[in-house]
Amino acid sequence: MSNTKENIKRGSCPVYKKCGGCQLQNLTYTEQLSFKQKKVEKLLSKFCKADKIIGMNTPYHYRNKVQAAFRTDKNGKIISGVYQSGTHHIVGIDECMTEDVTADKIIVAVRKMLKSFKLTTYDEDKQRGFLRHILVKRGFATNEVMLVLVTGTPVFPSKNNFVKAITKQFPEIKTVVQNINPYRTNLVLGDVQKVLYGKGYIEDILCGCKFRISPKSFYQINPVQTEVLYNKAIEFANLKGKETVLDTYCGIGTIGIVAAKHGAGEVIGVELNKDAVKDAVQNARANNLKNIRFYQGDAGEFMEAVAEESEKPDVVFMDPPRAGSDEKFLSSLIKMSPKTVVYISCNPETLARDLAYLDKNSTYKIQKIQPVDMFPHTAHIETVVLLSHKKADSYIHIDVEFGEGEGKIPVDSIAKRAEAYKPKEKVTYKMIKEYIEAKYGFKVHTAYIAEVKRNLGLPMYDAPNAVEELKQPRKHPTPEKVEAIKDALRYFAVI
Ligand SMILES: C[S@@+](CC[C@H](N)C(=O)[O-])C[C@H]1O[C@@H](n2cnc3c(N)ncnc32)[C@H](O)[C@@H]1O
Repeated sequence: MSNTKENIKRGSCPVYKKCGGCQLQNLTYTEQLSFKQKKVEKLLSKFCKADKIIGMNTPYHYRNKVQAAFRTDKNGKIISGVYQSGTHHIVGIDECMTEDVTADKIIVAVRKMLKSFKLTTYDEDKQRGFLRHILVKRGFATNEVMLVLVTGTPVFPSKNNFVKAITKQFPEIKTVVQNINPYRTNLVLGDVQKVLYGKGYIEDILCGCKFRISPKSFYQINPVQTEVLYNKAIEFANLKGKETVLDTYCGIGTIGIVAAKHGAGEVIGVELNKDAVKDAVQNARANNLKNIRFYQGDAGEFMEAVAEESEKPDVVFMDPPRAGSDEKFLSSLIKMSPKTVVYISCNPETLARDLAYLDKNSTYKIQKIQPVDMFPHTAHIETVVLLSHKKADSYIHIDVEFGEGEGKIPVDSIAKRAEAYKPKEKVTYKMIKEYIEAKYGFKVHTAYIAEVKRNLGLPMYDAPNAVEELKQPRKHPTPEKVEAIKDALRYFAVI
């Protein structure tokens, strides 16, 4: 254990108790890690022994996304900081040991600028005023900063001068966005936003891949530990090349893109948030990946539809939000039965619930559990779990003599019976593609197969917001490809 980890003085933050964000600050970092290890063991050791939690060498200022709420006190002083947990009372904070230092400085600078620009803070009770929150995101690898000003009203007096002043002071700010949130809500961001400066997004690099980050899309908040986490997830997936991989709850496509770089044959991502899906599409392009597609929608519904299609991916990554997954997702996962499932979780309680479901209802066995400390000083715990199918516990040995005569089984009748009992093969997109490539020497895209199946009126899942519809006009298969696909469907007795 390094000295740095030991050097944290218990409760050394002056607002530790009021803020409530760092629930474990009364413990040294070593004690925090041991607390988290024990919690994971308590919840998950019934499935498999957990490996030792991977902590940070320097567990400070790791947060690349920082939010601050604003208000004016009764003396007219402007305060910025965080909501005291469970209340709407703001605890004033200028710097925080978990937050990025530049982000904290930008928030203080904006607060100081407000009066000279005659800008007010938003009053939630009266629903009047201007600035509600600030959101700052920084790409640690690129040093690109995004500043989002969340305002109660769309009118932003002297906005050009304001933007000029803040970007002069912090040249690393590459984009400034105004997000308008006039609602009585606990959500920080509203629906409408305007780009005031730059492109409206920043870029960062993780595991050697480039990622675009928008104001609303999810991006892991501790990039140092995210690399550790993703490397573990990829190690668990044990990709040998050519596998079909599903990246579910994919955010901006990070895990799928890293998997594609590690040789996955085809990657399909699904995510609910529209902005994140748009980012994911751009991210695949920016990393020159052609074998990756994204769908926007509910992961459970997507899985159900894919399972109905008898598709069988080799690996499924699942990284749901804190609430965990749902029965629709898990039962479809069992139905499609991929060889490997890698479950990444930010909540060991819902993880335990979902693993119990899989343990009870499937042949999956939890093979590895690896906690990673993504959120030092807080009680949050990230865990990555490897599941694969159980091996048979025991075998029955039977001696059978084949041939003619008493007590022997005629070979012909066995072959006939075996044929009758042979389960009908599930026809997957992969099989159709392989058949066409072997016979015709060209490849066909999954979307083309889907289109031909749809035109033939075959039951199938057609994602309503497929990525193709988001950015580019959908291309159609040539007549030659249509015929090849129909031939394959006939060959596999689908039509
Ligand atoms: C913990 S994040 C993981 C994102 C990504 N895998 C990563 O590492 O950055 C969970 C993601 O699930 C998305 N999400 C939440 N509910 C969903 C649902 N029902 N179906 C699909 N995605 C969902 C969120 O928008 C978020 O991007």
